[in-house]
Amino acid sequence: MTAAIIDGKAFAAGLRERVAQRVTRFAEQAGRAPGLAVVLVGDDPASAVYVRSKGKATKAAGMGGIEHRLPADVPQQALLDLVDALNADPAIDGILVQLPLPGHIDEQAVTTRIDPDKDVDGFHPVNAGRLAVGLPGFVPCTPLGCLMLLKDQLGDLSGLEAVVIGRSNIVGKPMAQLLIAESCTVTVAHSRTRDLPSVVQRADIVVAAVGRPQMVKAAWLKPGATVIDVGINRTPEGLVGDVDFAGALDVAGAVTPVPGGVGPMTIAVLLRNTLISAERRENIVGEGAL
Ligand SMILES: NC(=O)C1=CN([C@@H]2O[C@H](COP(=O)(O)OP(=O)(O)OC[C@H]3O[C@@H](n4cnc5c(N)ncnc54)[C@H](OP(=O)(O)O)[C@@H]3O)[C@@H](O)[C@H]2O)C=CC1
Ligand SMILES: Nc1nc(=O)c2c([nH]1)NC[C@@H]1CN(c3ccc(C(=O)N[C@@H](CCC(=O)O)C(=O)O)cc3)C=[N+]21
Repeated sequence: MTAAIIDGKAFAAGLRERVAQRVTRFAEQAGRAPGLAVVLVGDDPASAVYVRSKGKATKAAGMGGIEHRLPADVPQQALLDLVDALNADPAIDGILVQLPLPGHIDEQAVTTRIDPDKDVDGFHPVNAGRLAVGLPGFVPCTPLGCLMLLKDQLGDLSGLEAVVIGRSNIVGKPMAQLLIAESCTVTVAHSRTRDLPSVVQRADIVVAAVGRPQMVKAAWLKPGATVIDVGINRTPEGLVGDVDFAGALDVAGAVTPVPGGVGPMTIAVLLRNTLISAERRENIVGEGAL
């Protein structure tokens, strides 16, 4: 079998286009563009790359992007003060503080300081709670992007066996919540899971969000499974995911590549969340599907 390659880059481009159209309508009605503030602490090169591509995509979608760069040794209080100022700024609809933060800063304290209604990352406990109980709120961009690709590929997901590998607050846990809401039978695996290969074997849907290059082997997969690779691993051979992509092509039904799979979706969903935040804050009913 040769698996379909899920083109996340193309899907993301379409989503960004739909967002841009609604941004135009928003700006006409509100008299301003949606505004996204991105805060980068320190000079981690990978983070700088993401922040730059977020900035480019924000402007291409017709939104206002404001970037705040703080030195790696910035006191936590100064970062909290900046978040307070952004919370109070009416021109800002979305706030993203790039993670990870330097070790002396408490990430929970920072994400909890962001106004939940500007929390376009969906990391605030209020938004995690809303997702868990099925209330509207912001859903983390990466898992929501994964779900969009899955639904585009498979249609109705109800009754499917889904295995999420990884239980982080930003990917694994919200991914599991979204799949539960789609009526999948969900298993969450992690570093203490016994016999991961046999857990993965039963999955119709595998989402790998671990951060270990090519750890998911083709032999673990159920033939025909849909495989979503969230991993971003920089190796001497280049950027690779958490899945043995070449091997998976022979067994899976469909698989996302790295790069060009989930990564571009994360940025497109960030723009979508920012637009929705702006529409909510201005009481504007968006027209046109996203
Ligand atoms: N494409 C994109 O847009 C994004 C990509 N990423 C990438 O996704 C990956 C995961 O990110 P994130 O969730 O933040 O990572 P974390 O490091 O926060 O979480 C990793 C998870 O993997 C689990 N794990 C570690 N080793 C194993 C193992 N041997 N077997 C099974 N599970 C294991 C951990 O288990 P335990 O809890 O027991 O420690 C943990 O739950 C990274 O490569 C990251 O770069 C992240 C965000 C966005
Ligand atoms: N507050 C916060 N929100 C985040 O959403 C967030 C974060 N912090 N910290 C880091 C992770 C990681 N992340 C990615 C975004 C885009 C790509 C992406 O576009 N990847 C391209 C490749 C780009 C490259 O070459 O590195 C691709 O997969 O095709 C990857 C990873 C967002 N994250």
